[in-house]
Amino acid sequence: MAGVNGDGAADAAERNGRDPPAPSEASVALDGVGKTYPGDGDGGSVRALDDVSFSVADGEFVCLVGPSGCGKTTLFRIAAGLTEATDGRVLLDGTEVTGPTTDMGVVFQEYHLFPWLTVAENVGFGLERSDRSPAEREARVDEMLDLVGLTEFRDAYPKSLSGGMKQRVAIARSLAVDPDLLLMDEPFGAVDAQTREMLQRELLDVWESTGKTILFVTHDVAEAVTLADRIVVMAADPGRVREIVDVDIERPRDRGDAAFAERVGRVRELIGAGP
Ligand SMILES: Nc1ncnc2c1ncn2[C@@H]1O[C@H](COP(=O)(O)OP(=O)(O)OP(=O)(O)O)[C@@H](O)[C@H]1O
Repeated sequence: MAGVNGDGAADAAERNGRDPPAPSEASVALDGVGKTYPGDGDGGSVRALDDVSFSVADGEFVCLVGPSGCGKTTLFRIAAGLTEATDGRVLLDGTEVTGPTTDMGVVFQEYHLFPWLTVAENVGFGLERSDRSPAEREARVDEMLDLVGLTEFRDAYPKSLSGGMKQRVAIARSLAVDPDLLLMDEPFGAVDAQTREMLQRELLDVWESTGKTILFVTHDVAEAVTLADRIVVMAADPGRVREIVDVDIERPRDRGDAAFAERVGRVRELIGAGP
């Protein structure tokens, strides 16, 4: 797995005031991941991913972008333990991922909230199976609601919330069990542009205050440049890593800044470069 923990991870750790991680300390590492979907009987199997290797260091924020069909969703599902890789492996804190685990919080574009549960009950759902006492669970739910600014909606039902608020509930729920890693697949894809920018700022606040490791899939290049320490740019046919772009711009980032525009241009160029 040599080289999968490139200099970008070390730079990110330095910016976060930590010592650069050794590769074995990477929070999540994809090591030669490949995926072939079998054909439908008439042959024509699909090589969705080929030899994908990169890692996300402890506390690092990495975005994954690429053209449609390059295997982002497949890679996300493999990292989350929801789909089996054909080749290679995923390591979480050095342990191979063989299925879904509470060590990872997973947030999808669709909020997947339980409509019959209140906001507080949705946030506390994953804690039901933990060994915390009821009082500890309630304190944790309150802490998470405070973190995402939804304290006054604790007794509301999802149907009365806006899309942005629903996604905040989903984020609070995924963080409640205190996972090492947050995996997010187009989490802000279903909200309007203004809400999206607000959620991006809020997510950065949450990331900075919790120190979580985040792997975030997006179609939106400006979103990736706003959020990430590094951007993994994928290519299609077969899905593979084209290049990893360092976003060494201080936060909060200004979209009008020349350095911001330069990174956006660079990533767009890589995405549009064809097979
Ligand atoms: N269950 C499946 N069976 C067969 N082929 C699949 C399956 N899921 C995905 N594929 C194929 O694998 C490739 C990668 O798909 P995937 O959805 O992972 O890409 P993506 O980058 O997330 O796409 P998009 O950005 O359009 O959502 C595509 O060619 C797709 O048709």
